This record gives sequence, C-alpha cells and structure tokens, in this order.
Amino acid sequence: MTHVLEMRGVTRSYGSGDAQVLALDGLDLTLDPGEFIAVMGPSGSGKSTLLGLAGGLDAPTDGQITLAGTPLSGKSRDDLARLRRRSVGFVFQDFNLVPTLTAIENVMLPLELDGCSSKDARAAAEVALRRVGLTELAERTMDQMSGGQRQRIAIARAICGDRRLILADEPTGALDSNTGDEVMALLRDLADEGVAVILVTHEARHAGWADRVVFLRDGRQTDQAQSGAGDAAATLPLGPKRAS
Ligand SMILES: Nc1ncnc2c1ncn2[C@@H]1O[C@H](COP(=O)(O)OP(=O)(O)OP(=O)(O)O)[C@@H](O)[C@H]1O
Repeated sequence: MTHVLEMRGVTRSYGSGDAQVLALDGLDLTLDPGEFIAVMGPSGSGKSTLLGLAGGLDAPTDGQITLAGTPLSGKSRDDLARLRRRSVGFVFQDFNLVPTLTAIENVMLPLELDGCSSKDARAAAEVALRRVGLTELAERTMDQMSGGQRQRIAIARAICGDRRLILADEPTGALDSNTGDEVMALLRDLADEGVAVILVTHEARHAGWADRVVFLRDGRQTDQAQSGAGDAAATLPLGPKRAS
C-alpha cells in the first residue's frame, strides 16, 4: 500500500551558527490511508513546522518527504502547488474561508484554481458538503454561519476533489467545547472512510479521537501513544509531556 505521507530523517533548521534553530530534527513519520494521528508538544516544539513540510508548503533542510507516492524534493514551486491542491487539504483555527463567497463557492475554489471547470468543481463540492452534512447551507455566505458550520465548510474544502490528506492546525481553537467535539467526530468519520488526518492540538481530549499520538519536544519525537476514538485521554501518557 502506498503511504499517504512518508517523512524520513526530516530536519528543518532556521538561521545559522549560534542563532540556528532546529525546528525539526530527524523526524520519521508515515501515515496510511484512514489513519488519524494527533501531534502534541509544547509551544515551539515543531508542530506547525511538521504540518507545513507535510503539505509541501515548506521544504526540509535535510531528509525526504513523499506525498501520495511522489517525492517532494526537486519539485518546482508550481509542481508543488499542483500536487498540494490535488492531494492535501489544510484546516486552520481561523477557518481561512473567503467571507464574500458562499459555502459552495469556498469549497469549489481549490479545484477551480487547479483548472477544473465550474461545473465539475460544483459537483465535487456538492459531494464534499454532503460528507460534512451541510448540503442545505451551500448558498449561504460565511457571515450567516456559526463557527462550527464554518469549520465544517473548511473541512469540506479540504477533502473536495477526493483529497486524501487533511492537515489540521488547532481546528477547534476558535470553537466552544461541544462544537469542537463535533468537529473532532467529523474528522474521525472521515478517517474511518479512508482520509488520512494529522491534527495538531494542545488538548488531550481531542487527541483522544486519533489512532495514535506523536509527542514532539525541541523538534524530536519523544514518545508515541496508541489511542482510540474518544477514549485516549484516559490512556495517553500525557503527564509532564502535556503541551503548554
Ligand atoms: N520562519 C521561521 N524563522 C525562524 N524560526 C522559526 C520560523 N518558524 C518557526 N521557527 C522556530 O522553529 C521552532 C518550531 O516552531 P513551530 O512553529 O513549528 O512550533 P509549534 O510547536 O508549532 O509552536 P506553537 O504551539 O507555539 O504553534 C520554534 O523555535 C520557532 O521559533
């Protein structure tokens, strides 16, 4: 089986000499279809760096990254952008939706940017909206939606066009806890349907929805815990490793 994502010995440093920061230091990570992992660690431990590299937004200083079977090294900026639009969906704390567009227009946007016809993009967006349970809100603009609905729209955009990898950076940060749980349950459902998910979170409760939890500190993986949907908070060795 082709891994959705494979990272081998991935290092990302910033600056040089005494000012050098090792944001990631020799990380190995593989992710298969349908796998949901949570990444936890203190502020500055490399979580966002990991997501940026996994999605081809940033390039490693050393090591190899293979996304959907394609090695990222040596790819031009345009090729990377194309691969990213076809394979990866990002979900952010602040949703990153275009406020003046309707829900379905937001979901269609990445496909249209990729040269897809409006008709095909709309058909794919309708499928994605159905998967997140928001078909009936397709024609609403963002100011007519709750935070939870907006995040579901952002998730629909992330999977639209059959993209197989969701990279979610604190997607519940702007939501109340019930709405946050609903978003986690949706990510879990999508993983159970075969989408691979990497979730960066500070909350053990949310990491509990993942299959496994990767703990980072100073750019290195310090630990890994098996999890299980909804029950991991009880089993994770969080203690002192719990994020700040
Ligand atoms: N563009 C950059 N230039 C210089 N240093 C950077 C840059 N981006 C990140 N870093 C450094 O790399 C390290 C890892 O940063 P990163 O943002 O990945 O951590 P994080 O775990 O996501 O933190 P947080 O939980 O606060 O978002 C930090 O020391 C940070 O200061």
